[in-house]
Amino acid sequence: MAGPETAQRASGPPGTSAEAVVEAVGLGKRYGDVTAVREVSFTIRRGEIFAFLGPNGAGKTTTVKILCTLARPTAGWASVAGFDVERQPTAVRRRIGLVFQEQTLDDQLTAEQNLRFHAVLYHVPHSQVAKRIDEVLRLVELDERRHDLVSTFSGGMARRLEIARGMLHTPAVLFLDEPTIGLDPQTRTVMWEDVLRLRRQKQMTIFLTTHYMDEAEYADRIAIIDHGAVVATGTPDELKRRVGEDTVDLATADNTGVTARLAAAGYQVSEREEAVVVFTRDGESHVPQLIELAGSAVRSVHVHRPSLDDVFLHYTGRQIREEHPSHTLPARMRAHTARRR
Ligand SMILES: Nc1ncnc2c1ncn2[C@@H]1O[C@H](COP(=O)(O)OP(=O)(O)OP(=O)(O)O)[C@@H](O)[C@H]1O
Repeated sequence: MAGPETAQRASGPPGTSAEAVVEAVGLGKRYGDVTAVREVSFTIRRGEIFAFLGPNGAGKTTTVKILCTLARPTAGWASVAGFDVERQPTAVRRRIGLVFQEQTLDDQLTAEQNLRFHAVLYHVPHSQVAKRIDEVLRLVELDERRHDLVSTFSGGMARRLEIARGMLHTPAVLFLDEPTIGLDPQTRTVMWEDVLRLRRQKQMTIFLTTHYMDEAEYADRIAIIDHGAVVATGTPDELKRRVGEDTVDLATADNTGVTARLAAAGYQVSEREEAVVVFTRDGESHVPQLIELAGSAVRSVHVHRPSLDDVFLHYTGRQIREEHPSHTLPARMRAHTARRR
């Protein structure tokens, strides 16, 4: 039998983006009569931001707890960084960082003292502690507050310090369970800037749970979880493409003529008061051809893709409870999302 520090199973060629850092196969958890997680399977590759998107009670936290060895599965199997979560929990714990919904910092200690305490718990080599603390505090832009008591921090600063702490021992995977719950939109933006910086600079693998659609948009891939089951997995764009067509709105000087020309070319098209609306898959790729067919009269073009709300509705038959509808998302955050796709 493999020793506790011997990876039992690795998949994908090491050192490539295809390397699986987290694997779950038929994972399940029952609490008495309640099935919190039912036969969930997924793979997370190195460097990915992977989001579990689902409403309260869907089974997100339970899945994270199993992967972090804080709860035992009642069915299936999972590995983190190549180690079996049930048989090699100590090896798994050494390789993960965790940020839970509840704050777990000692607010009577300074930021730096909290980090030093964590460094001892996680056996960060003494010679590296100061360097690592400097680095993670810079990553979350709290280096100037390092000597302040955590009790003087805002909720957002404390959450960011928790992320820094989760990173301190250079984990293979950082788990963020509803990381922005209770934070105001501006603070959520700043926290997301931290997370994206982490990914960019450290190629960190991040497992995120959320019930916010706008937050899930940041993920490379999303698994939609409902009543304990994963009902769909894919990139945000893939999921949107699966549920329906894009619409391309063309505002032109001659909507009637353009509608006729596009229909003759085989497009499904509808003339509205202000624009000609074309229904098509992968709308962006059709724009050059649509403009060419329309002639010189095009004034503006807008491509609309189904939203993650549409995706969630499609797969679950209902809407996720939204505390932060995407129209309240700060402009800076929306711009960032747009740039990534
Ligand atoms: N220790 C427990 N004992 C009994 N039932 C539990 C326990 N933990 C979770 N559950 C139940 O399992 C289901 C999934 O809960 P879980 O906390 O994983 O959901 P979630 O998607 O993370 O939602 P939330 O964000 O509200 O925590 C819920 O029905 C919950 O009541």
